Parts: sequence; C-alpha cells; structure tokens
Amino acid sequence: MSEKKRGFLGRLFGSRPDDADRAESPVAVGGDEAAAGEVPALDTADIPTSGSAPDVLAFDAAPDLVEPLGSPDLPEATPPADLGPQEDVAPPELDPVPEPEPEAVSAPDPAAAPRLSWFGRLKQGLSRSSSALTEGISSIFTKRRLDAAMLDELEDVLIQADLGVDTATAITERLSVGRFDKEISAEEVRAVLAEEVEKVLAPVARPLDLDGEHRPHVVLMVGVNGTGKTTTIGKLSSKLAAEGRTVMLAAGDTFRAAAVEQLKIWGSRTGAEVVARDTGADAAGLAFDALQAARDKGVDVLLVDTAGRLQNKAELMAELEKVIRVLRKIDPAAPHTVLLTLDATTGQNALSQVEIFGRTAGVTGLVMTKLDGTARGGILVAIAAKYGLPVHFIGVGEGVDDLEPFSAKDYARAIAGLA
Ligand SMILES: Nc1nc2c(ncn2[C@@H]2O[C@H](COP(=O)(O)OP(=O)(O)OP(=O)(O)O)[C@@H](O)[C@H]2O)c(=O)[nH]1
Repeated sequence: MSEKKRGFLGRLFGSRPDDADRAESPVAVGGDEAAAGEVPALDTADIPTSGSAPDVLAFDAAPDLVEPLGSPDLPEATPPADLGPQEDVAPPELDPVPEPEPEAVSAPDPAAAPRLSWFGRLKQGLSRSSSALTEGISSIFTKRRLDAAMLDELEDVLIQADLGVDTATAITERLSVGRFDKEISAEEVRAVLAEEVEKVLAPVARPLDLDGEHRPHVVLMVGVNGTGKTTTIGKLSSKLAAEGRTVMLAAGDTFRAAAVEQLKIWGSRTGAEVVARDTGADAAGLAFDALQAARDKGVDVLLVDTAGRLQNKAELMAELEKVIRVLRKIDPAAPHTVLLTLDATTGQNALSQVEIFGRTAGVTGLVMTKLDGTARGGILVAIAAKYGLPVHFIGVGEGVDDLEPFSAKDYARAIAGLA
C-alpha cells in the first residue's frame, strides 16, 4: 500500500513543516564509461508541449568569457563547509566500474498496457530486486523453527541484495529477539525487512527544495557517463514547467554532440530555452553564459547538464570544480543544488561515486535512475545508511513520467514485495 501522498508540488518542492530543520548535506559521486547513448525516442504524448517554442541560445561565436583554469583573476572556489579540501582531488585507485547489467529495460510502450499507478510502476520496476530477496527469504523460512543458521543464511541473502552489512545485521538481530525456536513465516520476515528498510530510508527521503530565494535557482547535474543526467534534466524540466516555473537548460555536456541534441529535444518539448555551444567547447564558459542569460531573463530554475565522468579521473573532476568556480563568479551561492545521478545497475560502485563526487562537487542530493530491470535496488539502502544524503527522486524508466519524488515507505514495501 502506498502511503497517502501529498500533492505533487508539495512533494517536489518540499512544503513539509519540518523542512526548515533539514540540513543540506554535501554528497559525492563517481561514474563509469557507459557508451554514449543515442537520443532516446521521447514519448511526445507524455511531454507537455505547452509554452512557446524555445530559443536555443547558441554561443558559438561568443568571446571566451572565462579565463582558463588557474587564472589569477578567478576567485578561489569556496568549498562548502563540510567538503574536504579541494586540492585533495587525487582519488584513490578504484576498481573498474562494473558493466551495467545487460537487461536494461527499453522505453515503455504507453499503448501496450493500462497505465499503472506510481506505486504499481515502482513495484514493477523493482520486481527483480524484490524477487531476489523474497525468493531467498522463502527458501529459508519454510515452516521451520528459527535458529542461528537460518539467520546467517538470511544475512547472506540481504548482503547479496546490496542492502549493506549494517541493515542486514539490524534485520537479523530484530528477528532474533524473542523468536528463537518459534516458527516464523516468510511473510513476517518480509514485513520486518520493509520496516527496517523504511527506517533507514525515511531520513533521506526529502523533496527537492527549490526555494524562491535564488533566481535563478541553479541545479548542477553531475555523475558518471550514462547514469541518466540528461534524461533526468528533461524529466525535471517537464515537471517544473507543469508547475508553472520558467526553466532554462544549459547543455554543459560539450563532449558529446548527441547529449546536446538530446537536451535540445527535451527543451523544445518542455518549453525551456537551451543554451548550447559546439561540441568540444569549454563547459565552464557555457555554464557562465547560461547563468548570465538566465539572470537577464528572470528564469526561475537553471538546470546545468555536465559531461559524464568517472570519479577516478582527476582531470575531469577538476573540470567540474572549474564549472562550479565559474558559476560562483556570477552568484557566489551557486550552484544551489548539486544532484548526483546514480545508475542502480552499477551496484556497489555507486558508493564510491557518492564518496568522490560528494567531496569534489559538493553534492547536495541524489537521484537514483534505472531501478527498473535491476536486481540491485538494495544499493540505495546501503548508500542511505552510509552517507545520509537526501534522495530526491528515483527513476524507473526512460519516459517523462518515470521520475518521481522518493518515498521511503513505497520503496521499502516495493523492495520487500509487499502489496
Ligand atoms: N531504464 C531506464 N533507463 C534510463 C533511466 N534514466 C535514463 N535512462 C536511459 O539511460 C541512457 C543514458 O541516459 P542519459 O540521460 O543520456 O545519461 P547521461 O548521464 O546524460 O549520459 P552521458 O552524457 O554520457 O554522461 C538513455 O538511454 C536513457 O534513456 C531510467 O530510470 N530507467
């Protein structure tokens, strides 16, 4: 059962009375070299077409407004208070990022099946993750009396599902209290699983707070290649436009022509202006131009795309720092939100992405994508337990409607296979 939801505006922008108490925590990320995707076939039926056709602001011939990195004129970036030292970028040698699971799900065909509720789609999306767990649980709890061996087996199942050792231990310890030598059903175990997972996730399930204090509110999207930055920007742009916000998109992934084209398509379909330059242009210069243009036009929200980068590539991470430094030349508080997209299919590597992107780019919140079709959805629990960073949205598909504010209860019930 889904908890009773607030209206979308409330969920998206955060109108809970306790919002003022929510501290913004810095986050970090890392990424992988996924293949550059083709521009996805966008579901035009789903994307609002309201708003006039946007201009694509090309700055091909613009003067280089931004000095090269290291210029004495650039003010030193002021790292967020709780970030580590900026020069400490040299990341440790990391294991290669595992190949994402091959079972990536293609865009849903809206005509194929009746539209499910969001919880229905979440449950469907997480079905591989939940069946890995529920099948494991069912094979252990077969009308036997509870003993230590069963709890050990359960702990293994939970750890293999990427939930993390702490959560796995919390669940088995809770089951052990007063239940030894008593019969316990798989359903009871799943109910405890859902409750413990919700406990871990509830503190991080926070709406994205786009307060009106900053105009534009600058959102910087960072992450490893192919984790869904551009797609998430498109989905967010659509949601913001539907809420009556004016949005501008900055095509900061200047490495990949297809990413720029992809963003232009999202822009034209969501009524957002797109600031773009030619492939290979300086990403920091583009971000500077875009923020200036967004200011001049009184835009509410500027969504800045960036090129995907592996978290262990120091020079690419330094480029990200440069983008942030340059934005701060115009607005010392920018970027006001730094969202890290995490591809759920990469499993444990997501932890090091959070660690390093958080340290380098001051990540303020997470978006977990591609929860559909992966058996590794449990990783979100391990990340929440370890870093406590806000999780604003989750993605369960390529369509514009496949991104929703994160609900701890829905997620916990879906992953435990509860109705
Ligand atoms: N199944 C599924 N696919 C997704 C989801 N989010 C994004 N994708 C797909 O993942 C692929 C990569 O998405 P992009 O938005 O291009 O990723 P990116 O991070 O901008 O990629 P780079 O620019 O290469 O760094 C595209 O085919 C998207 O349609 C999701 O939640 N579920």
